Amino acid sequence: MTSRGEFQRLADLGPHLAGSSPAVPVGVGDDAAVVRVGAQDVVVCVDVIVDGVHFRTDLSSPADVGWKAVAVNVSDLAAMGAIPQAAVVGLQRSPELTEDAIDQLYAGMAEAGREWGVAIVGGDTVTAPVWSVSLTAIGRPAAASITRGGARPGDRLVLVGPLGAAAAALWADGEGLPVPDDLLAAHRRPRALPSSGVALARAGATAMIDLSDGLGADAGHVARASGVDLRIDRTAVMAAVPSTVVDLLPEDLLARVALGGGEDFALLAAVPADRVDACEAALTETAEAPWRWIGTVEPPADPSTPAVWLDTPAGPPERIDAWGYDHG
Ligand SMILES: Nc1ncnc2c1ncn2[C@@H]1O[C@H](COP(=O)(O)OP(=O)(O)OP(=O)(O)O)[C@@H](O)[C@H]1O
Ligand SMILES: Cc1ncc(C[n+]2csc(CCOP(=O)(O)O)c2C)c(N)n1
Ligand SMILES: [Mg+2]
Repeated sequence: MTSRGEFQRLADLGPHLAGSSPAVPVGVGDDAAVVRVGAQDVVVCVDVIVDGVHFRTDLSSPADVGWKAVAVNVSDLAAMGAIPQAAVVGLQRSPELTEDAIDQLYAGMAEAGREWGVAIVGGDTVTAPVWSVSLTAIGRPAAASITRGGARPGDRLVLVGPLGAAAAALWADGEGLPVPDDLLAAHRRPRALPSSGVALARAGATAMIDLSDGLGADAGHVARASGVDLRIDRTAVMAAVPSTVVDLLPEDLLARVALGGGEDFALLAAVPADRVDACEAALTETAEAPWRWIGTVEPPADPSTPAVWLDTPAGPPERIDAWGYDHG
């Protein structure tokens, strides 16, 4: 069976889905949708995590899976500049999932919920051949909701959070190497950055995305939604890769894994020149994760194909908007 790929499929499904309108300030196509409920905007997103696709039971405990289900959704809310609030859980229960494992799964969700202010307010349980958890989260905008489409030429690009740790853990495991603890922790219990997302929204960032597929591919979503090219400085961005990852990976794989492996749950935002000082001050005060300026927004070299370029100290820039995970 041939597959269109997840991004083409979504484009094809467009006619069946809601775009933006007064009742839906942000429709399909962003990290979360924004829906007007009475006089209030509500931000909503869902993520499904599946045994064998997003986690393996030999690497993650049920509590880790519960934590991750919350973290990946909080990360999408963060990317909109929204404050997380509550979630409902879809539990697809397979025969391997014992009662004790279900207790642990919910303990992990509750732990992450306490960390980021997400109340688990309900859900649904069904039987399934493979176990998975789907979490639908809602939040409220802290300021104007930040979409992927607001980047403009002249903006600077800020990256909040480290890159490559979760992907390096899976790479090491696949190679049969011992997986360093900090990398395993990044895979098992990713850290979402909601305070940073809110800080950037309040300080005037104009576009934002969380990095779930990989910096290259996710920056590509911003480039296409905004109709711009993004230019990323290799030296600046590689400073966001922890030394454990740099020490572990062969040099020829390092950039590809760190910038295209995915599941970083870092934030990438575009900031207009006159908001740079405010964003720096807000991120410094929030102190949730290290941050750095990694590039700039430019007019598209080819307006029909907005692109992401990695500038290297020697040699021509490399196009990296295909560097990322695709479910096919
Ligand atoms: N099966 C689907 N039906 C309708 N809309 C979908 C479906 N899958 C994805 N979307 C929408 O497509 C957009 C991109 O989805 P995607 O899952 O790639 O989001 P993301 O934030 O880039 O990644 P992640 O899943 O890691 O959060 C979102 O607006 C999402 O709501
Ligand atoms: C067992 C196992 N194999 C591979 C991976 C890597 N992985 C799975 S989904 C994904 C992208 C984000 O997913 P989504 O787009 O669904 O949010 C990545 C990088 C993993 N975590 N566990
Ligand atoms: Mg996202």
